[in-house]
Amino acid sequence: MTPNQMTGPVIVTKNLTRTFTTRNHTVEAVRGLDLEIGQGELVAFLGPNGAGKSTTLRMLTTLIPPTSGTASVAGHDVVDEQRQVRRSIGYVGQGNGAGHQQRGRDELVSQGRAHGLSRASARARADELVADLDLSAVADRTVMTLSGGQRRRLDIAMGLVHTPRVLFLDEPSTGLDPQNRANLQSLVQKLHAETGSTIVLTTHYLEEADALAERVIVIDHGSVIADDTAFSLKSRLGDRILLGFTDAEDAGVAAERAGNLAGGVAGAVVRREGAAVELRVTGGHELAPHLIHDLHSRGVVACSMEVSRPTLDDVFLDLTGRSLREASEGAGSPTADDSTTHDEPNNDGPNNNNRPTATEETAA
Ligand SMILES: Nc1ncnc2c1ncn2[C@@H]1O[C@H](COP(=O)(O)OP(=O)(O)OP(=O)(O)O)[C@@H](O)[C@H]1O
Repeated sequence: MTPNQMTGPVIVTKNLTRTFTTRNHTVEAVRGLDLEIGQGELVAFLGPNGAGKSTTLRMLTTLIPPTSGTASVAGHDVVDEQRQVRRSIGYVGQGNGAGHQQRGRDELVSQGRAHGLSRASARARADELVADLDLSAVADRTVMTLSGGQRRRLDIAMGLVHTPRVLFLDEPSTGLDPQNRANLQSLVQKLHAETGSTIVLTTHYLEEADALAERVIVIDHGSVIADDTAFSLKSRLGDRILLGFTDAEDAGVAAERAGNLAGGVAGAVVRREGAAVELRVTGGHELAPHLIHDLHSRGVVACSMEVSRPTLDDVFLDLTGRSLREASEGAGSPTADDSTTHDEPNNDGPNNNNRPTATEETAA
């Protein structure tokens, strides 16, 4: 932890709200957000398309005003002190900000000049960023010839030219292939570790939020529905044991035995649907072999078994009844009307990644 991280919050929002009124309807994009983000935190806003992540970022970066409520960044109000806020932040939006006909290095120098650096300082800063963001091999090519991943890195370099206290990244890895996404994530972590600056990014990639952020703020329908480390969010759910049987009778026995065996563990939940049984329990890896053995001794044999640690998708599913993966993949253009629930019964048995719906659910 750097000394910077010890100081008070660098971002504070109070009842921050933004509505959009179009011809046909009003969209409550962000609803009463109360947040405090400390200096030096690496935070991900995670949520499906249309959840309100970008709108929040756009308010924090002074691009749009709140409808009501307040927000301050680096101690400055986002409405009354826009200039001071802008000086303190770097913002990398979803679009590509760099001019396509210019060389990457020249773009960085121009950006530095625009932020008031002398020509020599702007050049030195551009060289530093080119090295830091692994752009040495391509910095002297025109931007239009760069790959998606290289452009994204250049965008981030542009956002860092003036050494901001807070860097906002709006879906930094959208559109990148897995390799480039992984590279970008390591780079963001490296930057964070080396500079100690606050980084706030939005993403709908579960793995990205999980791997990258120290703190995950889950947003749905414009509100914060969870805010913790990825580890803590997942730990609350316990492991998942999914068992499949050839008939519902066996599944009934298994549900009962699972309930008995997990009975002493706080928060354990058993669900049965048809011939599938799901047990959510802390320490599921240890319990699973005992359960199989117990069932075997009663002549009940599972035809499939899967034991998994919870993911952030499980967290989202638990909080909303929807899968974040489906909510994000299923959504097209982000409108408020896109927010459908995906809670149809799942009859695909235990090998399906969705949990059985709660046709029979008991606390163990
Ligand atoms: N300028 C606008 N006019 C009308 N509605 C808007 C506008 N900008 C955003 N919205 C609506 O506000 C809601 C939140 O949008 P926002 O872009 O903040 O979501 P998001 O979580 O960032 O989604 P994505 O992951 O797709 O970027 C959506 O319903 C969106 O359609």
